[in-house]
Amino acid sequence: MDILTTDEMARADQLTIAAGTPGFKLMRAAGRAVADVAGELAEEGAILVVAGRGNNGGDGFVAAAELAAQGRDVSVILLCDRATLKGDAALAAKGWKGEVLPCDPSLIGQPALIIDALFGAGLNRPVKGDPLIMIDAINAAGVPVLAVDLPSGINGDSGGVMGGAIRATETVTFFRPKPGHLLVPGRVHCGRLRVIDIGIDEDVLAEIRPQTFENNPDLWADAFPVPKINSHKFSRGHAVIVSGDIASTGAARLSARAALRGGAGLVTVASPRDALAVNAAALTAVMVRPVDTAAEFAALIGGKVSACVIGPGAGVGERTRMFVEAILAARRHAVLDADALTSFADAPERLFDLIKASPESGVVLTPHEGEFSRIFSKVDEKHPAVSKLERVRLAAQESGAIVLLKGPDTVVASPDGRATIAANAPPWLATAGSGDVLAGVIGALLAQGVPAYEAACIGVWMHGEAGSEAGPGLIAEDLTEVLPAVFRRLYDQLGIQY
Ligand SMILES: NC(=O)C1=CN([C@@H]2O[C@H](COP(=O)(O)OP(=O)(O)OC[C@H]3O[C@@H](n4cnc5c(N)ncnc54)[C@H](OP(=O)(O)O)[C@@H]3O)[C@@H](O)[C@H]2O)[C@@H](O)CC1
Ligand SMILES: [K+]
Repeated sequence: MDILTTDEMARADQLTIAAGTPGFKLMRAAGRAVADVAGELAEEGAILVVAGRGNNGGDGFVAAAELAAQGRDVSVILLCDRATLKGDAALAAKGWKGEVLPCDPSLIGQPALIIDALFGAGLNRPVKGDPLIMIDAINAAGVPVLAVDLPSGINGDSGGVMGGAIRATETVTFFRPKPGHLLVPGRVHCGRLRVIDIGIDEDVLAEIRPQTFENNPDLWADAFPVPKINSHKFSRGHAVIVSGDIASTGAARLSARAALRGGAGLVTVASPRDALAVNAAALTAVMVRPVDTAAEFAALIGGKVSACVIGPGAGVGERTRMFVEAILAARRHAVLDADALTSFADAPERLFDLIKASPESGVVLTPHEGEFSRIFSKVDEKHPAVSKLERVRLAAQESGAIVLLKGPDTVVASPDGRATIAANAPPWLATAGSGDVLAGVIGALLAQGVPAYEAACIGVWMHGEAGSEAGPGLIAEDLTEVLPAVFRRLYDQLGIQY
């Protein structure tokens, strides 16, 4: 599904209004939808609406009037003087015939539900003073909270907490999700998210041309590689995974197994001779080749090799740097992870120049936060206050690669501006070796000819699904073993016969 920034959402509103739908009609639809959800969340008992001075508060007034018309016990607290309300919010407040209570936290009490309509998309600075006291008091009340559009205090574009923010049980947003609903901590503050149609025509998207998407199969189903009846192991691609020295071989083996499970026809571990016995003893379907020098490595990948994965356990230093350079010189599809990135921390431009020299190669960088800060320190220096989404977009432009920044809200971005946010990763996916498996799955997809942006997105999604499939207590080894179940569910979802 498309994700709209708050500016893009405002544009969707404007285009809809310009096409003849009054803004107040949208507000009425929004407020009524909020009232419906409130009725579901609290089938009986008192409902308190806490409204701010803008249109978010206007939605709250519409919901209050609607719930009162249904015979519910409703009260309204307003952050400002009623007489100062303007525009649609003033119109909405006129529809509320009851009393308006002042902004006093002691009036919150213990209702069955609080509707948070303090701030939505119009939040433009950190919350302090009375609104912050109110937010803290709502959080402390210990009753379910339904947030209108955004939990108040959450930045709709970054998901960041601006001074303080409501922790909602559920959030109702309109037309399309915003980045702040999926990026943490915003996602955590939202609780369950519902996206509701308020009468905005989907045609506006053709004009807005959103560039951000939730990472799910709708987005990349067409690029998903399905083996044909006449496929053979060579046509499914050959992935090479670089092993570290004898003390750190496990990470590469995890990646290699993931690459095989991920659908690569052949997988070879390029192993230093001192680690050959260890790697060979621990691998069966995955092949092992002795490789010590850059020349040996170049000779190996100069053959029928479609993708390389380097980084997991590879070691930081000259050997890894030279192998990365060999991969890029040979124009192989590549996943550069972990140590492969840190090895260029002192000279990231060198890496980016090599990547940009072969834009058709399809290179995916898969840093975690620490690795990202090391290699993209310039992006962080130049743009200190941007969201995770924008940081990754800038990093993709800077490097010329597909950049994937891991986390509970993994972002994948392309230099052409497209980006996805994933929301399917369970918390127990954050475990040792988990990233090695992700690198291997993406390597398998690249080996099968999937374009790099789609390969990264599919890999992230499958990795998240594997985490849910394995469940709490998972270790990285479990992820590769549940991949067949993830494939089966995806095949079912996409209507692929097997
Ligand atoms: N557009 C449409 O057609 C539709 C919009 N809809 C709804 O409108 C919502 C957006 O409404 P909005 O733009 O009026 O802003 P909103 O979030 O209510 O904020 C209000 C004002 O608060 C202020 N303020 C900001 N930060 C502050 C702070 N930290 N501390 C104190 N004050 C602060 C700031 O005013 P300022 O003080 O800067 O003059 C700001 O303007 C959207 O989320 C959705 O719910 C739906 O009805 C569907 C149709
Ligand atoms: K709100």
